[in-house]
Amino acid sequence: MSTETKCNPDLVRERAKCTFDVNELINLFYGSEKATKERRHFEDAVLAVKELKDAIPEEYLSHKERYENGVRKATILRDVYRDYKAKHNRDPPPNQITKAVIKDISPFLLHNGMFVPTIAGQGTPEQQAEWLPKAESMQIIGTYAQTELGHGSFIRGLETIATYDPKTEEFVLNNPTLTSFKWWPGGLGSTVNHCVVVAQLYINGKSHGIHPFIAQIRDLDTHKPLPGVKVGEIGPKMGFQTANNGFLGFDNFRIPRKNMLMKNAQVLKDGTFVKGINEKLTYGTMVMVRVGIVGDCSFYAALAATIAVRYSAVRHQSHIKASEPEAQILDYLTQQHKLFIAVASSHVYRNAYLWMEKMYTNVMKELSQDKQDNLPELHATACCLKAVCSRDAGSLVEECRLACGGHGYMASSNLPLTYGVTIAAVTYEGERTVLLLQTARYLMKAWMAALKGKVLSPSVSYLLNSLKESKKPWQNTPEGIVKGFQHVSFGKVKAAYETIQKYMKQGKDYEDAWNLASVQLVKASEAHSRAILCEVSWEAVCSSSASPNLSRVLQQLAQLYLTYWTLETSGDLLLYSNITKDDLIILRDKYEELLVAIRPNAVGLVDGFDLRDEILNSTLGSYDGRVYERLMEEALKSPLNQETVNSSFHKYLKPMMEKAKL
Ligand SMILES: CCCCCCCCCCCCC/C=C/C(=O)SCCNC(=O)CCNC(=O)[C@H](O)C(C)(C)COP(=O)(O)OP(=O)(O)OC[C@H]1O[C@@H](n2cnc3c(N)ncnc32)[C@H](O)[C@@H]1OP(=O)(O)O
Ligand SMILES: Cc1cc2nc3c(=O)[nH]c(=O)nc-3n(C[C@H](O)[C@H](O)[C@H](O)COP(=O)(O)OP(=O)(O)OC[C@H]3O[C@@H](n4cnc5c(N)ncnc54)[C@H](O)[C@@H]3O)c2cc1C
Repeated sequence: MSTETKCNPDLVRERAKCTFDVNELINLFYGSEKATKERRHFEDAVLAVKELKDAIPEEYLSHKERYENGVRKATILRDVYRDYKAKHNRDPPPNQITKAVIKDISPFLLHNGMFVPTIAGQGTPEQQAEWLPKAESMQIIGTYAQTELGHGSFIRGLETIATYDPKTEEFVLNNPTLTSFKWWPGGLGSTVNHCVVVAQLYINGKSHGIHPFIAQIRDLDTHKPLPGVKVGEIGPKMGFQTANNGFLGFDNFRIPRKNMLMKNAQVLKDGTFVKGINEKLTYGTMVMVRVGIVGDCSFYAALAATIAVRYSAVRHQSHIKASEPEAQILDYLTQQHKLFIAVASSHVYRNAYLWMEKMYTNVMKELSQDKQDNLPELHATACCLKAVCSRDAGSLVEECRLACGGHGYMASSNLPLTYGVTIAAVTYEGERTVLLLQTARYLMKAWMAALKGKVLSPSVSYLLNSLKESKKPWQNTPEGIVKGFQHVSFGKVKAAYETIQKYMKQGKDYEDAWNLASVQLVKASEAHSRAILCEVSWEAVCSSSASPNLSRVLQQLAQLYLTYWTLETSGDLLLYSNITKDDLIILRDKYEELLVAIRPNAVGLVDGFDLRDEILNSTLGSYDGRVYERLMEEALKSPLNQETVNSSFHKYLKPMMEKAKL
């Protein structure tokens, strides 16, 4: 980073204070020195493409122009990926450079993120051989069309119908009602020509549940919708403006039998339905993406924290001591309280993602050997971690934005867009409450098994330990806090279970009792997630290969996360663990000490996320800290500043002022 000399002097001083090797942190965060080198090399290659640079900020483009610019850049980016693969004989390393190019969301996100994985995960080897090469090389472009106007969460309630016609060996797709129209799929609006359509299968008038089908919806040459297809874009949203979300309806639209993805269940030529070993395997792509979202949360927390911490080091406002110059706002403990939890959480989500990824890979391997025992644990864990990390990450991004004062409200800070994109993950790929209730089902089963003294899966085995350890005194150590969160989860799971029992004893059936207990059930799932996040992240830090200097700082961050959440949820801990008021006072003091201890390394820590200026895309967060210069430079790009007098003066303002004189 040779720009050091041009840097804002505050940032230069901050970097000089850092007590650890930032490059070591970068290599640890991204896996290895080799991984860092490869990622940077690929990012360089992308950024070297001049055509990928925007002439003016996207905010000044119309909705249509923004989309068209997004498609333009997505196709060029795709070429860079292809060339890299051809040259190196492997995919580019994991990277976030798409953010530097497509500032919002790529219209190809669903193609790469769900269309291709669904063919790979749900297709037979023959189906994979037919579609994967075309999809991976972009001869066809697809999306994942599941959600409808009327149903998103309850997918068994989807209304799109696929009726098998054995005479022609085809499925006939129909959307009989307005509510049955697909609504939301990314890229559907104007980009894709294929999609995976999730529809209710009917054979001889009998329903066989929902299944994925591949449908070509647009002509490959003209891009016109095929006869029987009604397709369009759903309009502007809070974010995702370039994702090109769309709607879709079929009217007696025929697809060949082979277009039902048949790895799990099959329809034979004569219309015989062959059930899969587990109908929930059809939901596999969603599980994969939920795991990926935990990793995305780490990225968005890191991005917002980098912007807000660097800005807070450069920004001076008011005095801590009247006799001293105006303070860097990063020196206010309240500011550290707002920001350091975002830095710490990014590491926590990263470790949780790596842990979940391992669990996912193991279960996929087991499923390939027809072993399903660990699928419920994977589903339950992916659901609650996705739900909790996305909501927390959204709140952290917003807190970082607010921590930048007025400038955080500027689009050029990139914090408003980042919030719009991050918070969407609370809803997509399974709405938060709905997913937490899925985990709660699993927790209730685990609790019943615990009561019977059965062996529990690893992620819930603490329920058994907590049952035995409920009398042990509280320990104010990281390990003690992890145990404390497990006790809270234990207490909430038990309370939710007993509430269901109470309602059932009053004569309610299980479903009504479940609904009446559901606020508690959601809270139990949240507590379970927090216990996992605390345990996994603390273990990761303790077993890391970092040098003593770096290890000390990473432990401080992990302890900050543990202590922050102890204080945030002190009521729960007082209710369900053996923590005392005195312990909480000690932890409150410890929390303040941690903020002070982390303060000198704050800039080093966000440098350690290694997010380039192009990825940050922020006037407030660049490496050199030229905040005020950039704010002005960006403001001057406004089309309103390209003319001295705007025509509205002559059209409206002047006549108004003249009328006022009369
Ligand atoms: C690693 C790299 C990844 C890359 C990641 C980046 C990619 C980026 C892509 C980003 C894409 C963003 C755009 C967004 C796309 C979308 O949003 S696509 C649409 C997503 N939609 C949803 O998520 C819908 C949510 N709803 C559901 O998932 C289900 O309907 C439900 C809530 C789970 C309920 O299903 P239902 O059929 O009603 O089941 P139940 O009766 O409640 O339960 C039955 C039992 O089945 C178990 N189960 C449910 N789901 C699964 C599953 N996926 N796997 C395994 N098991 C499952 C459930 O636990 C029940 O079990 P029992 O308790 O034992 O009965
Ligand atoms: C940016 C974005 C991109 C998307 N991309 C895609 C895509 O590419 N493809 C696709 O198919 N879909 C996509 N979706 C749709 C998304 O998956 C759904 O919006 C999501 O699954 C939530 O479903 P819903 O909208 O039906 O919400 P609803 O289920 O209607 O939720 C509304 C409220 O009802 C509550 N609720 C619903 N059911 C229950 C229950 N059983 N118990 C308690 N409370 C309940 C919820 O908690 C929530 O508070 C996208 C959505 C967004 C926002």
